[in-house]
Amino acid sequence: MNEKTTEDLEKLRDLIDGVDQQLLHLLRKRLDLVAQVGAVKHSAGLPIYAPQREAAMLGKRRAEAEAMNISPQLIEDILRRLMRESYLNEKDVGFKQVKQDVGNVVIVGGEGQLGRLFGQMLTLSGYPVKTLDKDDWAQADTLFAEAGLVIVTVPISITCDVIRNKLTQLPEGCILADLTSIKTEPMAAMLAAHNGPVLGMHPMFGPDVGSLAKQVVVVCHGREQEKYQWLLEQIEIWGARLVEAEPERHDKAMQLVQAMRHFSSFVYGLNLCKEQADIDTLLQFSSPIYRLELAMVGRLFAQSPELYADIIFAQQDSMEAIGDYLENYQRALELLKSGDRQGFIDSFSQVATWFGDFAPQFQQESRAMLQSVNDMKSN
Ligand SMILES: C=C(O[C@@H]1C=C(C(=O)O)C=C[C@H]1O)C(=O)O
Repeated sequence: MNEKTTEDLEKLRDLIDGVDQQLLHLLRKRLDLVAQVGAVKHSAGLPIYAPQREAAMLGKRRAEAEAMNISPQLIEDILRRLMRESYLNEKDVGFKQVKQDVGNVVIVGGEGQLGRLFGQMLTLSGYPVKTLDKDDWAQADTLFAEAGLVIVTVPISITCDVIRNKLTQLPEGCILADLTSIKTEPMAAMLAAHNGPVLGMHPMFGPDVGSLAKQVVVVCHGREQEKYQWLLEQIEIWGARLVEAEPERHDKAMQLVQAMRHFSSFVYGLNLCKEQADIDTLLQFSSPIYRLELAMVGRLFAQSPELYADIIFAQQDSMEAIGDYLENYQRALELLKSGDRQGFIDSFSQVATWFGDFAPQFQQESRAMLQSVNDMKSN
């Protein structure tokens, strides 16, 4: 580089640094304003997450961006990232308490990760939370005597036994709820163990979410909905979306969404391990999509093997879904083995037709994800 180029670059880079610093000041200003909105909403009992306001705001900023010859997607990406920050900061002010005087909330399995997350959210909303973990059963009677809500969140393999053996003497009006990722059996066990209000839930997220905004909680109604309606409203205030389902329909979906999905990730990891693949080399040669896939598989193995064993072994019928998958895999492999290229193309087209409008929609969605995977690279 000659001196002139170096000088020109330096000047421009100084100017860019100045603009970035102005951006920081603007960000500080925005965060402070959002904190004020948070405080106003908190005192009015409104959830921080306001989807209509977001949609309207994004629409306006996109149009303004276009008029300024800025990519609308750029401003949308930036604003969405900022809004995520807004939800995270909401924890600083806490949440409105929907119902006063409910008595103690006892979280059975409160030392587990999901138990801790719910304990934290309920505490931030002003409820007196007590945890009961495996070494605390001696105090169970005292804790339960004062309880207005008992939430069971113990490993799936022992959930029904805990309900059947330990939760039969709850006060009459106490709500019995669970967070198990299967619903049919725990619901039946809760309804049999307790005569009062019963509610089944399945939070469709892991304990590392940071905020519940936009996360889904599946709700299975058990008994006396009017008595636990406040809890559902409370969860909505945390920003989550409730999806009602019959336990059987939920469990059927979980065979595909959870058991089969996690099982095939497990086999993917198992295969890499058996093949003694060198992850550094794979990453060097990886396209963003491969990196994303590897990350999704790899993150499985950063978590508890017991948890995944529980999820995969929870339902007998999952075996069938996984068996069907294997069959389809084998049939597809046959196409390859017999060099049936046309057969492959035909089944590909069949699947594409079946996906319909979802295919281009998913392509669009994943483009943004893949681009951010690429952005995260530092070399
Ligand atoms: C700040 C607000 O709350 C949330 C955060 C928003 C943001 O960061 O711009 C927008 C809408 C809400 O989801 C608001 O309602 O204006």
